[in-house]
Amino acid sequence: MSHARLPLVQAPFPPPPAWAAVPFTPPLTDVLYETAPPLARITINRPGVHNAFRPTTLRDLDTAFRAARDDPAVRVILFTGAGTAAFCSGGDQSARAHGGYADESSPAGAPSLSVLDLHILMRRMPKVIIAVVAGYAVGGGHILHLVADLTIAADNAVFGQVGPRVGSVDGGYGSAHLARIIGQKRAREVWMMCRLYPASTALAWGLINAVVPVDRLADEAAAWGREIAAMSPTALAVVKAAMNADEDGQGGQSQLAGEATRLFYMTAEGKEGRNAFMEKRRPDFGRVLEEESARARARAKL
Ligand SMILES: CC(C)(COP(=O)(O)OP(=O)(O)OC[C@H]1O[C@@H](n2cnc3c(N)ncnc32)[C@H](O)[C@@H]1OP(=O)(O)O)[C@@H](O)C(=O)NCCC(=O)NCCSC(=O)CCC(=O)c1ccccc1C(=O)O
Repeated sequence: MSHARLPLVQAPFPPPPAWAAVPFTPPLTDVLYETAPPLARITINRPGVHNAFRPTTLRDLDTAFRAARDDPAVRVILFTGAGTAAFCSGGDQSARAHGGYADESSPAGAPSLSVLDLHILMRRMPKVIIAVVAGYAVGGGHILHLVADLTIAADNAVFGQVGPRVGSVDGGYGSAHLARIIGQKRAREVWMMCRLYPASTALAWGLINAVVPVDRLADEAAAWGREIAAMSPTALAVVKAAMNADEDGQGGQSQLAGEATRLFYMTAEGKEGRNAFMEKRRPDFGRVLEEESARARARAKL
Protein backbone atom coordinates (compact mmCIF):
# COMPACT_ATOMS: atom_id res chain seq x y z
CA MET A 1 0.00 0.00 0.00
CA SER A 2 1.47 3.37 -0.91
CA HIS A 3 0.52 6.91 0.04
CA ALA A 4 1.26 10.19 -1.69
CA ARG A 5 4.40 11.90 -0.44
CA LEU A 6 5.05 15.62 -0.58
CA PRO A 7 7.16 16.71 -3.58
CA LEU A 8 10.07 17.39 -1.24
CA VAL A 9 10.42 13.70 -0.53
CA GLN A 10 9.05 12.19 -3.71
CA ALA A 11 12.49 11.52 -5.10
CA PRO A 12 13.54 7.86 -4.84
CA PHE A 13 14.65 7.03 -1.35
CA PRO A 14 18.36 6.43 -0.80
CA PRO A 15 19.65 2.86 -0.57
CA PRO A 16 18.80 0.78 2.53
CA PRO A 17 20.46 2.10 5.68
CA ALA A 18 23.94 0.84 6.56
CA TRP A 19 23.19 -0.36 10.07
CA ALA A 20 26.04 -0.22 12.59
CA ALA A 21 25.78 -2.29 15.77
CA VAL A 22 26.25 -0.20 18.92
CA PRO A 23 28.20 -1.98 21.68
CA PHE A 24 27.19 -1.73 25.34
CA THR A 25 29.02 -2.58 28.54
CA PRO A 26 27.82 -5.02 29.77
CA PRO A 27 26.72 -6.31 26.38
CA LEU A 28 23.05 -6.78 25.51
CA THR A 29 22.19 -10.47 25.22
CA ASP A 30 18.55 -10.55 24.05
CA VAL A 31 18.36 -7.38 21.96
CA LEU A 32 20.26 -5.89 19.02
CA TYR A 33 20.73 -2.13 18.91
CA GLU A 34 21.86 -0.58 15.64
CA THR A 35 21.94 2.91 14.25
CA ALA A 36 21.98 4.43 10.78
CA PRO A 37 21.21 8.08 11.58
CA PRO A 38 18.58 9.41 11.58
CA LEU A 39 17.29 5.91 12.35
CA ALA A 40 17.86 3.48 15.21
CA ARG A 41 16.73 -0.13 15.03
CA ILE A 42 15.92 -2.16 18.13
CA THR A 43 15.47 -5.89 17.53
CA ILE A 44 14.24 -8.51 20.00
CA ASN A 45 16.66 -11.32 19.21
CA ARG A 46 15.14 -14.52 20.57
CA PRO A 47 13.80 -16.16 17.38
CA GLY A 48 13.88 -19.65 18.97
CA VAL A 49 10.91 -18.63 21.16
CA HIS A 50 9.21 -16.34 18.62
CA ASN A 51 10.97 -13.38 20.31
CA ALA A 52 9.18 -13.88 23.63
CA PHE A 53 10.48 -11.50 26.28
CA ARG A 54 11.93 -12.45 29.66
CA PRO A 55 13.22 -10.01 32.32
CA THR A 56 16.66 -9.94 30.64
CA THR A 57 15.00 -8.95 27.35
CA LEU A 58 13.12 -6.14 29.07
CA ARG A 59 16.32 -4.93 30.76
CA ASP A 60 18.04 -4.87 27.35
CA LEU A 61 15.08 -3.09 25.72
CA ASP A 62 15.20 -0.49 28.47
CA THR A 63 18.90 0.10 27.74
CA ALA A 64 18.36 0.28 23.98
CA PHE A 65 15.36 2.63 24.08
CA ARG A 66 17.16 4.97 26.48
CA ALA A 67 20.20 4.98 24.18
CA ALA A 68 17.97 5.91 21.22
CA ARG A 69 16.22 8.60 23.25
CA ASP A 70 19.48 10.18 24.37
CA ASP A 71 21.28 10.08 20.98
CA PRO A 72 20.64 13.42 19.23
CA ALA A 73 21.47 11.82 15.87
CA VAL A 74 18.53 9.43 16.24
CA ARG A 75 15.17 10.83 15.17
CA VAL A 76 13.03 7.73 14.54
CA ILE A 77 13.18 4.29 16.16
CA LEU A 78 12.29 1.09 14.29
CA PHE A 79 11.24 -1.64 16.73
CA THR A 80 11.24 -5.18 15.35
CA GLY A 81 11.85 -8.86 16.01
CA ALA A 82 14.54 -11.14 14.62
CA GLY A 83 13.52 -13.22 11.61
CA THR A 84 10.20 -13.21 9.81
CA ALA A 85 8.26 -15.74 11.94
CA ALA A 86 7.45 -13.37 14.80
CA PHE A 87 7.68 -9.79 15.95
CA CYS A 88 7.12 -10.92 19.55
CA SER A 89 5.03 -13.67 21.19
CA GLY A 90 4.73 -11.88 24.55
CA GLY A 91 6.03 -12.89 27.93
CA ASP A 92 8.28 -15.97 27.93
CA GLN A 93 6.06 -18.54 29.60
CA SER A 94 9.09 -20.56 30.74
CA ALA A 95 10.16 -17.53 32.84
CA ARG A 96 6.72 -17.06 34.37
CA ALA A 97 6.92 -17.41 38.14
CA HIS A 98 4.71 -16.75 41.15
CA GLY A 99 3.42 -13.19 40.61
CA GLY A 100 5.46 -12.18 37.58
CA TYR A 101 8.43 -13.18 35.43
CA ALA A 102 11.89 -14.05 36.74
CA ASP A 103 15.27 -15.06 35.35
CA GLU A 104 18.93 -14.65 36.28
CA SER A 105 18.75 -10.87 35.72
CA SER A 106 15.88 -10.42 38.22
CA PRO A 107 17.06 -8.54 41.32
CA ALA A 108 17.21 -11.11 44.18
CA GLY A 109 15.30 -13.45 41.84
CA ALA A 110 12.11 -11.46 42.49
CA PRO A 111 9.38 -11.90 39.85
CA SER A 112 8.40 -8.68 38.06
CA LEU A 113 5.99 -7.32 35.47
CA SER A 114 8.59 -5.01 34.02
CA VAL A 115 7.07 -4.83 30.54
CA LEU A 116 4.79 -2.18 32.05
CA ASP A 117 7.86 0.04 32.58
CA LEU A 118 8.74 -0.44 28.91
CA HIS A 119 5.26 0.72 27.87
CA ILE A 120 5.78 3.95 29.82
CA LEU A 121 9.27 4.46 28.39
CA MET A 122 7.90 4.06 24.85
CA ARG A 123 4.96 6.40 25.50
CA ARG A 124 7.26 9.04 27.01
CA MET A 125 9.80 8.75 24.19
CA PRO A 126 9.91 12.17 22.49
CA LYS A 127 10.75 10.43 19.21
CA VAL A 128 8.58 8.42 16.85
CA ILE A 129 8.61 4.63 17.32
CA ILE A 130 7.57 2.45 14.39
CA ALA A 131 6.75 -1.20 15.13
CA VAL A 132 7.96 -3.29 12.20
CA VAL A 133 5.98 -6.52 12.38
CA ALA A 134 6.55 -9.76 10.51
CA GLY A 135 4.82 -12.92 11.74
CA TYR A 136 3.22 -13.13 15.16
CA ALA A 137 2.51 -10.10 17.33
CA VAL A 138 0.56 -11.83 20.10
CA GLY A 139 -0.02 -11.43 23.83
CA GLY A 140 2.41 -8.97 25.37
CA GLY A 141 4.04 -8.75 21.92
CA HIS A 142 0.81 -7.42 20.48
CA ILE A 143 0.77 -4.74 23.17
CA LEU A 144 4.30 -3.64 22.23
CA HIS A 145 3.13 -2.82 18.70
CA LEU A 146 0.06 -1.07 20.13
CA VAL A 147 2.22 1.16 22.29
CA ALA A 148 4.43 2.11 19.33
CA ASP A 149 3.31 5.19 17.40
CA LEU A 150 2.94 3.48 14.03
CA THR A 151 2.91 -0.13 12.84
CA ILE A 152 4.07 -1.38 9.47
CA ALA A 153 3.31 -5.05 8.95
CA ALA A 154 4.39 -7.73 6.56
CA ASP A 155 1.73 -9.66 4.70
CA ASN A 156 2.47 -12.68 6.93
CA ALA A 157 1.77 -10.75 10.15
CA VAL A 158 -0.71 -12.16 12.68
CA PHE A 159 -2.17 -10.14 15.55
CA GLY A 160 -4.01 -11.05 18.72
CA GLN A 161 -4.27 -11.34 22.47
CA VAL A 162 -3.96 -14.76 24.12
CA GLY A 163 -4.08 -13.83 27.82
CA PRO A 164 -7.44 -15.37 28.78
CA ARG A 165 -6.24 -18.63 27.15
CA VAL A 166 -2.92 -18.75 29.01
CA GLY A 167 -3.94 -17.18 32.32
CA SER A 168 -2.75 -13.61 31.80
CA VAL A 169 -4.26 -10.21 31.15
CA ASP A 170 -3.18 -6.62 30.56
CA GLY A 171 -5.73 -4.11 31.79
CA GLY A 172 -3.53 -1.18 30.74
CA TYR A 173 -2.62 -0.11 27.22
CA GLY A 174 -3.37 -3.64 26.00
CA SER A 175 -7.07 -3.20 26.67
CA ALA A 176 -8.06 0.48 27.03
CA HIS A 177 -5.68 1.81 24.36
CA LEU A 178 -6.65 -1.06 22.06
CA ALA A 179 -10.32 -0.10 22.45
CA ARG A 180 -9.47 3.53 21.60
CA ILE A 181 -7.80 2.35 18.40
CA ILE A 182 -10.23 -0.27 17.07
CA GLY A 183 -13.38 0.39 19.12
CA GLN A 184 -14.93 -1.33 22.12
CA LYS A 185 -16.72 -4.17 20.36
CA ARG A 186 -13.70 -5.27 18.36
CA ALA A 187 -11.35 -4.88 21.34
CA ARG A 188 -13.65 -7.04 23.49
CA GLU A 189 -13.75 -9.65 20.71
CA VAL A 190 -9.93 -9.66 20.53
CA TRP A 191 -9.60 -10.27 24.28
CA MET A 192 -12.65 -12.41 24.94
CA MET A 193 -12.20 -14.81 22.01
CA CYS A 194 -8.38 -14.88 21.74
CA ARG A 195 -8.57 -15.23 17.97
CA LEU A 196 -5.62 -14.40 15.76
CA TYR A 197 -6.16 -11.91 12.92
CA PRO A 198 -4.28 -11.51 9.62
CA ALA A 199 -2.64 -8.26 8.56
CA SER A 200 -5.50 -7.53 6.15
CA THR A 201 -8.01 -7.49 9.03
CA ALA A 202 -5.67 -5.43 11.21
CA LEU A 203 -5.37 -2.87 8.40
CA ALA A 204 -9.12 -2.73 7.85
CA TRP A 205 -9.60 -2.15 11.60
CA GLY A 206 -7.07 0.70 11.76
CA LEU A 207 -4.85 -1.36 14.07
CA ILE A 208 -1.85 -0.91 11.78
CA ASN A 209 -0.74 1.67 9.22
CA ALA A 210 0.38 -0.37 6.23
CA VAL A 211 0.92 -3.90 4.92
CA VAL A 212 3.78 -4.74 2.59
CA PRO A 213 5.25 -7.97 1.21
CA VAL A 214 7.47 -9.56 3.83
CA ASP A 215 10.60 -9.15 1.72
CA ARG A 216 9.90 -5.39 1.40
CA LEU A 217 9.24 -4.82 5.12
CA ALA A 218 12.67 -3.62 6.23
CA ASP A 219 13.09 -1.21 3.31
CA GLU A 220 9.57 0.18 3.61
CA ALA A 221 10.02 0.72 7.36
CA ALA A 222 13.30 2.54 6.75
CA ALA A 223 11.59 4.70 4.09
CA TRP A 224 8.81 5.64 6.51
CA GLY A 225 11.41 6.37 9.17
CA ARG A 226 13.40 8.65 6.87
CA GLU A 227 10.26 10.44 5.73
CA ILE A 228 9.27 11.12 9.35
CA ALA A 229 12.83 12.11 10.28
CA ALA A 230 12.60 14.98 7.78
CA MET A 231 9.87 16.58 9.91
CA SER A 232 10.34 19.04 12.76
CA PRO A 233 11.47 17.02 15.82
CA THR A 234 9.75 19.44 18.20
CA ALA A 235 6.47 19.28 16.30
CA LEU A 236 6.62 15.47 16.36
CA ALA A 237 7.39 15.35 20.10
CA VAL A 238 4.56 17.77 20.87
CA VAL A 239 1.96 15.97 18.75
CA LYS A 240 2.92 12.63 20.33
CA ALA A 241 2.71 14.12 23.82
CA ALA A 242 -0.63 15.76 23.01
CA MET A 243 -2.15 12.50 21.78
CA ASN A 244 -0.81 10.67 24.84
CA ALA A 245 -2.12 13.37 27.20
CA ASP A 246 -5.65 12.54 26.05
CA GLU A 247 -5.27 9.03 27.51
CA ASP A 248 -2.51 9.15 30.11
CA GLY A 249 -3.97 11.39 32.83
CA GLN A 250 -1.46 13.45 34.80
CA GLY A 251 1.39 11.34 33.40
CA GLY A 252 0.35 12.44 29.90
CA GLN A 253 -0.08 16.02 31.03
CA SER A 254 3.42 15.85 32.50
CA GLN A 255 4.81 14.65 29.15
CA LEU A 256 3.09 17.45 27.23
CA ALA A 257 4.06 20.04 29.83
CA GLY A 258 7.64 18.72 29.69
CA GLU A 259 7.80 19.79 26.05
CA ALA A 260 6.63 23.28 27.10
CA THR A 261 9.32 23.35 29.80
CA ARG A 262 11.98 22.28 27.31
CA LEU A 263 11.03 25.18 25.00
CA PHE A 264 10.79 27.59 27.96
CA TYR A 265 14.36 26.68 29.00
CA MET A 266 15.47 27.95 25.57
CA THR A 267 14.07 31.45 26.18
CA ALA A 268 15.88 34.47 27.65
CA GLU A 269 13.27 34.56 30.41
CA GLY A 270 13.95 30.97 31.41
CA LYS A 271 17.71 31.52 31.29
CA GLU A 272 17.44 34.68 33.42
CA GLY A 273 16.04 32.59 36.30
CA ARG A 274 18.97 30.20 36.17
CA ASN A 275 21.56 32.99 35.65
CA ALA A 276 20.26 35.05 38.56
CA PHE A 277 20.44 32.05 40.88
CA MET A 278 23.97 31.18 39.78
CA GLU A 279 25.07 34.86 40.08
CA LYS A 280 23.39 35.20 43.52
CA ARG A 281 21.21 38.16 42.47
CA ARG A 282 17.50 38.87 42.10
CA PRO A 283 16.15 37.83 38.68
CA ASP A 284 15.00 40.72 36.46
CA PHE A 285 12.47 39.07 34.17
CA GLY A 286 11.07 42.46 33.08
CA ARG A 287 14.48 43.55 31.75
CA VAL A 288 15.11 40.37 29.73
CA LEU A 289 11.58 40.41 28.28
CA GLU A 290 12.05 44.05 27.23
CA GLU A 291 15.48 43.25 25.72
CA GLU A 292 13.99 40.31 23.85
CA SER A 293 11.13 42.45 22.49
CA ALA A 294 13.64 45.10 21.38
CA ARG A 295 15.70 42.46 19.57
CA ALA A 296 12.57 41.11 17.86
CA ARG A 297 11.56 44.66 16.80
CA ALA A 298 15.06 45.28 15.40
CA ARG A 299 14.98 41.98 13.47
CA ALA A 300 11.56 42.85 12.03
CA LYS A 301 12.98 46.12 10.64
CA LEU A 302 15.81 44.33 8.82
C1 LIG B 1 2.63 -17.54 18.77
C2 LIG B 1 2.11 -18.95 18.55
C3 LIG B 1 0.62 -18.93 18.20
C4 LIG B 1 2.88 -19.53 17.33
O1 LIG B 1 2.55 -20.87 17.13
P1 LIG B 1 3.49 -21.80 16.24
O2 LIG B 1 3.82 -21.11 14.95
O3 LIG B 1 2.83 -23.15 16.15
O4 LIG B 1 4.89 -21.88 17.02
P2 LIG B 1 5.23 -22.70 18.33
O5 LIG B 1 5.73 -24.04 17.94
O6 LIG B 1 4.13 -22.64 19.29
O7 LIG B 1 6.43 -21.80 18.89
C5 LIG B 1 7.76 -21.95 18.44
C6 LIG B 1 8.67 -22.07 19.64
O8 LIG B 1 8.58 -20.84 20.38
C7 LIG B 1 8.15 -21.13 21.72
N1 LIG B 1 7.34 -20.01 22.18
C8 LIG B 1 6.44 -19.32 21.47
N2 LIG B 1 5.87 -18.38 22.21
C9 LIG B 1 6.44 -18.45 23.45
C10 LIG B 1 6.27 -17.74 24.65
N3 LIG B 1 5.43 -16.68 24.72
N4 LIG B 1 6.99 -18.12 25.70
C11 LIG B 1 7.88 -19.13 25.63
N5 LIG B 1 8.08 -19.85 24.49
C12 LIG B 1 7.37 -19.52 23.43
C13 LIG B 1 7.37 -22.42 21.61
O9 LIG B 1 7.30 -23.07 22.83
C14 LIG B 1 8.20 -23.17 20.57
O10 LIG B 1 9.36 -23.67 21.20
P3 LIG B 1 9.81 -25.20 20.91
O11 LIG B 1 11.01 -25.40 21.76
O12 LIG B 1 10.15 -25.20 19.45
O13 LIG B 1 8.65 -26.08 21.22
C15 LIG B 1 2.38 -19.84 19.75
O14 LIG B 1 3.77 -20.02 19.88
C16 LIG B 1 1.85 -19.31 21.01
O15 LIG B 1 0.66 -19.32 21.27
N6 LIG B 1 2.76 -18.83 21.87
C17 LIG B 1 2.48 -18.45 23.24
C18 LIG B 1 1.89 -17.08 23.27
C19 LIG B 1 1.74 -16.70 24.72
O16 LIG B 1 1.18 -17.41 25.50
N7 LIG B 1 2.27 -15.52 25.05
C20 LIG B 1 2.26 -15.03 26.38
C21 LIG B 1 0.98 -14.28 26.64
S1 LIG B 1 0.97 -13.60 28.24
C22 LIG B 1 2.05 -12.32 28.03
O17 LIG B 1 2.48 -11.93 27.00
C23 LIG B 1 2.47 -11.70 29.27
C24 LIG B 1 2.16 -10.26 29.26
C25 LIG B 1 2.98 -9.66 30.25
O18 LIG B 1 4.10 -9.96 30.18
C26 LIG B 1 2.42 -8.74 31.21
C27 LIG B 1 1.05 -8.52 31.22
C28 LIG B 1 0.52 -7.62 32.08
C29 LIG B 1 1.35 -6.97 32.97
C30 LIG B 1 2.72 -7.19 32.96
C31 LIG B 1 3.24 -8.11 32.09
C32 LIG B 1 4.71 -8.38 32.19
O19 LIG B 1 5.51 -7.51 32.56
O20 LIG B 1 5.16 -9.49 31.84
